[in-house]
Amino acid sequence: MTAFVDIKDVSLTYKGAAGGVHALDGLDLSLQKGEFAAVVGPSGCGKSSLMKLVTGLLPPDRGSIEIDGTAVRGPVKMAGMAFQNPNLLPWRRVIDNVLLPLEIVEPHRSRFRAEKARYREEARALLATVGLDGFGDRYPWELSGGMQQRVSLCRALIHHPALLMLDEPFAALDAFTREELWCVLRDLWQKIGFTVILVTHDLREATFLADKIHVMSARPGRLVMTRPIDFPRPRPIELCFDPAFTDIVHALRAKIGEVRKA
Ligand SMILES: Nc1ncnc2c1ncn2[C@@H]1O[C@H](COP(=O)(O)OP(=O)(O)OP(=O)(O)O)[C@@H](O)[C@H]1O
Repeated sequence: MTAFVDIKDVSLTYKGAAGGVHALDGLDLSLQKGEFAAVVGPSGCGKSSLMKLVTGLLPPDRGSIEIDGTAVRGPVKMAGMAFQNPNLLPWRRVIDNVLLPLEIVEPHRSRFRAEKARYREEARALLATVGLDGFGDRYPWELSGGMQQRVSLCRALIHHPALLMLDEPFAALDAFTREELWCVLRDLWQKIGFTVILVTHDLREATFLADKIHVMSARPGRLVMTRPIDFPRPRPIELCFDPAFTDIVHALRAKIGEVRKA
């Protein structure tokens, strides 16, 4: 089967006055359409750099990245993104934050004015899906951190991206809110069926959500292990207390400890 995301032999060095930083070295990674992949590894191993390459924000020095058979050569329109900081615009209401990509990304951009009512309806429906029914007219600063991150997920998904790129989206949340948001993401993914690359330091998060966990080496980052996660879906949050789940988390932790020292 051909891969939906195909990353082959990718290397990246940041050039700077004080010398280069070799961030990635010969990294290979591929995902099938609809797959949920998590990328974990020691701090500074190049996970965020990988996200920038896949979304076309940076070109690699070597290697190739293809999404749905097309080489990435600039910012990728079919990707939605969310980060640790929800980055909502404080002067825009929640619904207008969610609608932002539609004002920028074609073909929505040219239709936006004429079809605004339909788009607003879609945004309200998406907000309801993540438990924010009735919050569309609030401002971001009226919402908790977890609610803001729900809005950020809606903004990432409003233009129906085939690929969702998440860079530690729940890292700043408390443990309970984080688990709630895992379930929100689980349900959105199951309902809509996009492909996901999730960068995270949280090995429980990766094990709960992903179909496959990719472990990167210390910098310069390359792939050192891929661990398929076969727990049946839909996965209940209680799975996190299952000994088989904990064994996987421990094995991942041991592997990362090993590559940090190598
Ligand atoms: N714009 C940049 N210019 C120079 N060096 C950079 C730049 N961005 C990242 N780096 C360096 O590249 C390496 C990889 O960084 P990156 O942010 O991709 O790692 P990471 O795995 O996401 O880190 P963390 O887990 O701590 O978030 C680090 O050594 C970092 O200092």
